[in-house]
Amino acid sequence: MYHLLKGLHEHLTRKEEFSVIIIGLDGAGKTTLLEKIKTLYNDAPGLSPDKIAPTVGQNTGTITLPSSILQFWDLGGQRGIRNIWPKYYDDCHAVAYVIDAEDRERLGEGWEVFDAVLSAPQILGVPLLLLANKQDSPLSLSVEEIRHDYEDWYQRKLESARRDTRYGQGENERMARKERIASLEVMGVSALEGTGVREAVDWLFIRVQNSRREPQKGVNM
Ligand SMILES: Nc1nc2c(ncn2[C@@H]2O[C@H](COP(=O)(O)OP(=O)(O)OP(=O)(O)O)[C@@H](O)[C@H]2O)c(=O)[nH]1
Ligand SMILES: [Mg+2]
Repeated sequence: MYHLLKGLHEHLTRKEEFSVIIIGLDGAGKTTLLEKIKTLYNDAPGLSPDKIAPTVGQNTGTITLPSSILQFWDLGGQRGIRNIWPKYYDDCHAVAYVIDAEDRERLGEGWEVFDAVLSAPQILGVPLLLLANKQDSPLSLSVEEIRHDYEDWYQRKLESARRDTRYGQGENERMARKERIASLEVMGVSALEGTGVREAVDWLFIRVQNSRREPQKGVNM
């Protein structure tokens, strides 16, 4: 009887673990976001923004929610280290792509990189959240403006692709990408001040539960 009850208790209190990768250009604010998430959800606060240096490699952080554990992987965004991102694609349950909504000069570069993420085959079925960071700055583009900027960028890319026959996309790939863009969730956040961060974590939490990918393992808490 004891073992039966213990087994039932373990089953009922089992928490599933999900991995979320945080990617985007260098300086977008990924580490600041990760540390803010830790501060908001954990007893021990994360690093303060003045202690954060550019990431060479990865940082991780774990938060425990009522029914799940989310493990975040903040991956360095400098050009030379972006090629590590795909190594995390097979095992992640959601992707948060952070864009610096204040840095208009680098939006094009940000979209170029985002576009490669959006069409990476390993994560086509994985929830993808676009975070327009630095909303505390009066210079930042709003969520709507960010969405339009990406759509404009994408249209321009399609037009130049039509002219350049070397660049071609199969019909399936084009449809998959179209669907992904249509269903793309864009949220505004300020990693510095924490605005919108809980909403973003809630979205990720809900979407990983419904994701087609299996959780990593059960952990009894
Ligand atoms: N105003 C404002 N500044 C921010 C915000 N988030 C990050 N920053 C600043 O942007 C700069 C870069 O932040 P990081 O968190 O180091 O950026 P990162 O994306 O981790 O960069 P890499 O590690 O190089 O990939 C720092 O000066 C941050 O203080 C924000 O929400 N608002
Ligand atoms: Mg960083």
